[in-house]
Amino acid sequence: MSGLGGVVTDLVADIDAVFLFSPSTASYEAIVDESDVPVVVVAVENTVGAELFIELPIEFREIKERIRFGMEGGIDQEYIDTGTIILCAMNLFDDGIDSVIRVRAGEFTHTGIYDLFVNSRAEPSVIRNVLEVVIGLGKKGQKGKPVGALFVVGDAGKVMNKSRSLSYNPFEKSHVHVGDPIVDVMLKEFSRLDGAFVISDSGKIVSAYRYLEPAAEGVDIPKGLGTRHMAAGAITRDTNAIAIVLSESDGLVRAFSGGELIFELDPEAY
Ligand SMILES: Nc1ncnc2c1ncn2[C@@H]1O[C@H](COP(=O)(O)OP(=O)(O)OP(=O)(O)O)[C@@H](O)[C@H]1O
Ligand SMILES: [Mn+2]
Repeated sequence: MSGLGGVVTDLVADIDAVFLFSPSTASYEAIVDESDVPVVVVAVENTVGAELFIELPIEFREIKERIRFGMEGGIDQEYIDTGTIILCAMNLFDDGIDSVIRVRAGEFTHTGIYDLFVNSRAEPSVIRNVLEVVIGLGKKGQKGKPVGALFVVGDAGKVMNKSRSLSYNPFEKSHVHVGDPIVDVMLKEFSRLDGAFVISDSGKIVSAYRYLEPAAEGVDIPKGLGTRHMAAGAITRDTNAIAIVLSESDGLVRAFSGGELIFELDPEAY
């Protein structure tokens, strides 16, 4: 005996809901049939046909971010409230559920990670597509060299008013959207040059090479980040856009909304 029996019993005692992260059909069905509390599935796709479902925009590798997204989504969709005690179950290694985490929804700091995707001006799929491009850029860099990039997504009219052009806009008369494979290549190419990309609510690429000039008052971004991140944070406070930044110096991807850093992730983990 490991002596952990009591710990495991305490983990599962008096829970109000179960959150299953990307479960297989077999494990979902086994649990939903037995459970006397609501079972919520959190996954990129609802392949198991769950009644209570929270859509993950990407499989956050950081477990805390994945859980946080689930909690904030659960509260937003009114599956749970801040007092709910949740057993999160997931599969980190081979097949089947191998990890359980007990958490009270209200103990998790609300960061707005769910809001950033679901309640932004831009469509969630547009934000997900931009995030995927930026992660791809972060992984490969530009011809092996690290590259920085700044994407401002949504509320494009206002963003254009708060910025100026640094160079000829290659997207001037085009009607291209993020997510299109050709566009991914173009964006990677143009990201070698300075300034920001501006993307509309529906994913249209409005401009490259924009120098952002938002009011920076009241913007509180972590110390040590430079002007690109400051401009990203500030534009999201001054407009209803969100911003996704790839840092050339530390290689991390960061997302800003409402003037605040909402999450950061390491593209190498994806
Ligand atoms: N206001 C702005 N609008 C658009 N792009 C900007 C703005 N300010 C800086 N940048 C871009 O950010 C680049 C890097 O600047 P800086 O090193 O100060 O930022 P940083 O936050 O430290 O980013 P990194 O982590 O990538 O170095 C600049 O070369 C420029 O292309
Ligand atoms: Mn820098």
